[in-house]
Amino acid sequence: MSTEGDYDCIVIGAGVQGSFTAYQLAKKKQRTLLLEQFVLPHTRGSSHGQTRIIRKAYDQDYYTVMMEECYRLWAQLEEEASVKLVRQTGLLVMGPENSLQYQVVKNTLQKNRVPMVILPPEEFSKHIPNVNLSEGDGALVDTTAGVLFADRALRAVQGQFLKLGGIIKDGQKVSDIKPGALVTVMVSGGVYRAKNLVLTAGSWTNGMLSYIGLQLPLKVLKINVCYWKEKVPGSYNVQQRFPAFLQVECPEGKHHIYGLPSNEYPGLMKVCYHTGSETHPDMRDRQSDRSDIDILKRYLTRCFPGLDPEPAVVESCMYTVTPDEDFVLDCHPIHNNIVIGAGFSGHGFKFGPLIGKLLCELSLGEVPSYDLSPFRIRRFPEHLKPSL
Ligand SMILES: Cc1cc2nc3c(=O)[nH]c(=O)nc-3n(C[C@H](O)[C@H](O)[C@H](O)COP(=O)(O)OP(=O)(O)OC[C@H]3O[C@@H](n4cnc5c(N)ncnc54)[C@H](O)[C@@H]3O)c2cc1C
Ligand SMILES: O=C(O)[C@@H]1CCCCN1
Repeated sequence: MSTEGDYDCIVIGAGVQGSFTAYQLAKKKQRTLLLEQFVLPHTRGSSHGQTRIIRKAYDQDYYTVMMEECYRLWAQLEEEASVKLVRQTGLLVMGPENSLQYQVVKNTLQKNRVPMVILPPEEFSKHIPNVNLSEGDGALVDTTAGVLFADRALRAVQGQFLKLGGIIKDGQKVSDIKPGALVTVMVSGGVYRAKNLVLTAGSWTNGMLSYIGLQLPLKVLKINVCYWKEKVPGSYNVQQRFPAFLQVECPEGKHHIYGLPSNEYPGLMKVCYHTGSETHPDMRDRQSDRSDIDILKRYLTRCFPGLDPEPAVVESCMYTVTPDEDFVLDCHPIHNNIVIGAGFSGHGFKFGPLIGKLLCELSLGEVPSYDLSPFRIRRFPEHLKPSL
């Protein structure tokens, strides 16, 4: 077994969160190694695919407030890497006017003075053709929102990290971690040591945490990423300025339904259900539950009459979900040179640049730029005691 040189920091997992963390560390002159189990780029985790939603429309103020800086950081990366990563399309939010869900999003936007437009039902179809607003639903558009070009963003941030002198080793699966003043990380055929470790292993987080005496209440869900054919090509197209959308409540299912304008596959619009069935991350393709697709078919038949209600393409992705759907951004409760970023619960991509900054701050022992109390590990006390 060879022993390779020491680093200031090792980051495990080159998804969006690990890649931005490594980039921030390299910016702060830390000698940083980014380790990834699969050969890059890959489609086995949570960060692949061409698009994600970026938005300020959130239930909680703290996410809306954090997004302010995220937009700036995305623009900064666009400039540094000379690449377009964000396309402003707006996000149409629909839900029963009197429901808590809809009202909370509306209030958060208003309170935080986020530019938005409320669409009264009688004017809805003038602004949003080809969509049937449900009886009793309210509709608003978060005009700051849009589409993030996800694969391109990952390539850009990894490229900038390499330019700063960072090292990426892909195809290297971490098989053990030994905590200490120097953390030791084992991969097949090698050992790496560093003063600090950041763990951003996505759906594999609990597997990694088992090496260091910790388990978090994380559920791994397989998401069926469905693309639906436009009956008239272009009717829900990004070029026609069709927005992304979020249906916060509807009779077809308990969870949100969301969509992005057709873009990556010409003539196909991405519409998904915000939950899926549990899986082990290595067994994703054996999970074959498609009950979410039935919910989507019924919803689209009713509300998106311009789409063929049979998915033309179904891809897979994974969510790693905490019980409250808030992230985990914290130091290990005993080994404080190990930082954990996990549980992004299907909404973490847009925060990537800021998550990177915050995990870097935690790793360097700096005071984090935001109040991280919603993201602490000790909000799950029952999970801390037995495993430590
Ligand atoms: C269908 C879908 C739609 C989504 N939509 C949105 C959206 O619209 N907007 C939004 O903001 N977010 C969205 N998200 C969420 C967002 O994509 C995720 O929160 C984010 O990608 C999580 O990134 P990550 O880096 O934590 O995980 P990952 O991308 O999975 O990265 C973790 C990495 O760690 C590696 N790893 C694990 N174990 C090891 C090991 N032993 N050794 C070495 N490497 C290892 C993995 O291979 C992987 O590459 C969506 C997610 C999905 C699945
Ligand atoms: O993070 C987002 O913006 C979307 C919203 C709907 C569910 C999936 N994630």
